[in-house]
Amino acid sequence: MGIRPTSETFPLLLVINPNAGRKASSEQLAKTIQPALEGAGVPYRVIETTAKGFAQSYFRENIRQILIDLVQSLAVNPPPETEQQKNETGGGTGSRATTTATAEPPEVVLKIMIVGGDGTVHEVINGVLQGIHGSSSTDSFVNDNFRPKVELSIIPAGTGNAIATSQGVTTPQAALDRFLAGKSIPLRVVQVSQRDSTTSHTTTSNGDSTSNTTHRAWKPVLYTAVVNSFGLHCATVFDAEGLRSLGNVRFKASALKNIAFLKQYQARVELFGPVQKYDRPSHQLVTDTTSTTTFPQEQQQQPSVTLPGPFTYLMIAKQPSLEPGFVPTPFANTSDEWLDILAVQDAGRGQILSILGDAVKEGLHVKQHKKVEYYKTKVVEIETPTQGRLCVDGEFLDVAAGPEGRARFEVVSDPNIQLFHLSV
Ligand SMILES: Nc1ncnc2c1ncn2[C@@H]1O[C@H](COP(=O)(O)OP(=O)(O)OP(=O)(O)O)[C@@H](O)[C@H]1O
Repeated sequence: MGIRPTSETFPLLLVINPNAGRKASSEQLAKTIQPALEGAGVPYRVIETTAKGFAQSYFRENIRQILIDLVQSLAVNPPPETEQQKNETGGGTGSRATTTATAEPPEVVLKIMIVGGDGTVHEVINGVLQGIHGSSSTDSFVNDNFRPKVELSIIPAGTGNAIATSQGVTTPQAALDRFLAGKSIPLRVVQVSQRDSTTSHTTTSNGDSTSNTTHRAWKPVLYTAVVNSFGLHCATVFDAEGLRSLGNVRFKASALKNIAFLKQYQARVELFGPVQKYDRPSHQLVTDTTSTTTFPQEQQQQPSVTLPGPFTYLMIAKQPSLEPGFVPTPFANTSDEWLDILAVQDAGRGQILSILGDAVKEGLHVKQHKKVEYYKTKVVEIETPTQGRLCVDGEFLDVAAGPEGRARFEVVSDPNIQLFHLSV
């Protein structure tokens, strides 16, 4: 199912999750968002989610047709180039195509506005990327001559709203103002992969016997934009799902329970490529001179840094803030190519309470606590000695014990997916 435009401009796709946060998004849509878009002359199409997983399946199944419809509509009604578009690649409020004087392929920009929380954003990102990429490397919809952009505008209507909060957007009106002003920045996402074990048959040199060879290529499982975690944070998010009826206090209730029955979580974490480490005496990130600069990681056999565990708390983040006031990874940047690692190994109850208490005080936990280790790196792998659970943007990934279940995180850097811009 595609989107047939009913006006000359291809519509903004307005995805709304009526179940997000305090369930006020439908009211926000009617009272604030629709009047603002109509006042600004922005055509839009509402897509209301009806269940968990709806937004992801919708975009996975329809994104190709939607982009085809967008390209066709732009061919019929090429939008006039504004002064702003002449001067910059971002900006404007309608989905559009632009061409430069140097016969470059036209720029196709699909705009999606999400009225919901991080879970809804996660679903849209995964649906779009999975739909564009297909199930194999030969099935991709993008190539050097066709590089669509998908620009996300996030109207915070969830509980944590980490992405919007990290950009200083805390109200729907602030998000709308930025959308209408056409401001956007790149939103880099993290690809989470696991080993794909496929067995192939090979014939030996004498030609009369076969043997099985196992190839273990990395296979993308999903994409995340906020945080991946292990240990206390993951257990807290997991238990909070069962407490949704409590509303926003469910995370606090779940955290208190998991701190009261604090566990240490066995795993080995490896950082590959160049690494920066927070240096407490100088209060800054410094390049770890023992880390290798050999990259990409396929050429690097040994990790630059190994954290042996056990872990009390582990975050692999792209956003500094997870909810207003809570800033566990203060140096994380939505738009850079780094992953920020916050690791707390083998800490006691008093230590973790103190660390989390200081995480609401502008990064004081990183500055002060000896148990806090903070890194920026390019690729992270985690392996657990027994079956383990990872939290990936609020979803859960159960991993098998040992190398079979090893998971890998890296920032997507495919030049053919100029996908995410965040109107903030
Ligand atoms: N119509 C629906 N009914 C029930 N659940 C839905 C519906 N639409 C989406 N969902 C699911 O609701 C969950 C919560 O949504 P969302 O993350 O947007 O809000 P939140 O959890 O309140 O906010 P945040 O993630 O920012 O803390 C998501 O996992 C999403 O898949």
